[in-house]
Amino acid sequence: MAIDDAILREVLRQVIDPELGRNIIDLGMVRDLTFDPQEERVRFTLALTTAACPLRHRLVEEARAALLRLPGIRDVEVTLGVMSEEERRAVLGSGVSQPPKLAGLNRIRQVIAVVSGKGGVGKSSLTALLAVALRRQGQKVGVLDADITGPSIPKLFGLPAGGLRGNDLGILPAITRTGIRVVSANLMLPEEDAAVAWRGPLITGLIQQFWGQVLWGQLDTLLVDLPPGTSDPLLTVVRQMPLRGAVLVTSPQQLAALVVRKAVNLLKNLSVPVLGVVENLAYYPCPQTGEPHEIFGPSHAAEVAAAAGCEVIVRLPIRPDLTLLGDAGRIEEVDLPELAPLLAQVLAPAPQPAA
Ligand SMILES: Nc1ncnc2c1ncn2[C@@H]1O[C@H](COP(=O)(O)OP(=O)(O)OP(=O)(O)O)[C@@H](O)[C@H]1O
Repeated sequence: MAIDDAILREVLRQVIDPELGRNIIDLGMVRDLTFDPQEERVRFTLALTTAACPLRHRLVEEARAALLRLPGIRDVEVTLGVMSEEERRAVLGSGVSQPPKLAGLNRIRQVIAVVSGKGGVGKSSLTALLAVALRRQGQKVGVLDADITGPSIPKLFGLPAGGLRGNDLGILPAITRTGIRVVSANLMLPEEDAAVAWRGPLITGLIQQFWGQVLWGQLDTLLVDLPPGTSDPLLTVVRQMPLRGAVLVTSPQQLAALVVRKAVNLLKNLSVPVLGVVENLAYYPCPQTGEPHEIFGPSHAAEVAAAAGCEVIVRLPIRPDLTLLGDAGRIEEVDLPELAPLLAQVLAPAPQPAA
């Protein structure tokens, strides 16, 4: 059997990217495919969606093994490459993972992730408050609560457990009083405090489901509240969604700054732009004099921002009314003028990717 380009491509179609659910030929990942009959050697470049793709070794090994099974091939040389931003968006951002029936109905203009290194710094509150502020500006807003291990978004909005419905097109998000669309694992549980032990792959699977099977409709902004600590959920978001960038939330505690720096490195490795650093619980304004007291210690936000190559965009004070309204499911009543610079950043048109 003479080995030609068509045969090589057919064989490489057996190699499936498990996250995207499509083969590497159809995904346009195979470039410069050549066969040298003298040396019986195949060479090609595998263009990854992101340089840090954790599946790269697996994809290379599967491609190599598939080709070596063909009689007449003795060697396979794979060079790793990275797709251009435009190609990456075409592959990941076009809703590849969305079933065709949803692809035409869901139009999501931008996705922004809210990330912290450490839990408890107020990431979910910030996500909810940003959603509320965007909604007040007339935006159509969705919140994908990917913090599956501690999903507090529904509680902040007063949405009851078991509040998700579906139809034959997909899962319908819960709608808050002001019209924000919310999807969260907590909305799928029979009771708000039901204990769930989520293993890593299940978390990734659920995020994929929230992206691929939810009937979001038309959204200006989808905010993704990411769980602290692990890289897999962020990686899933980066690979599946048209992510514009991330907002980094930290607090003055040294440990929070230390851990958030790990998140900075991860975002850098995945080429996710950081839109800004938000320091929450930054100070407590004295009710009598307004003088700021740094209750949790001096700020480390500038160091975090320098590492991320961006600005400290917002410093949020400790506001006891925020806890009270959040606990009562009335976060939509909070007005935080301090969020204005972050709001402006999110509302600004996304910069065009470099050609
Ligand atoms: N600026 C603030 N002033 C007062 N209380 C706040 C502030 N920010 C957050 N809180 C309160 O701190 C608690 C933790 O906040 P939140 O759940 O948003 O944190 P988180 O980082 O998302 O935590 P986790 O990662 O554990 O979900 C909540 O009770 C919230 O109301």
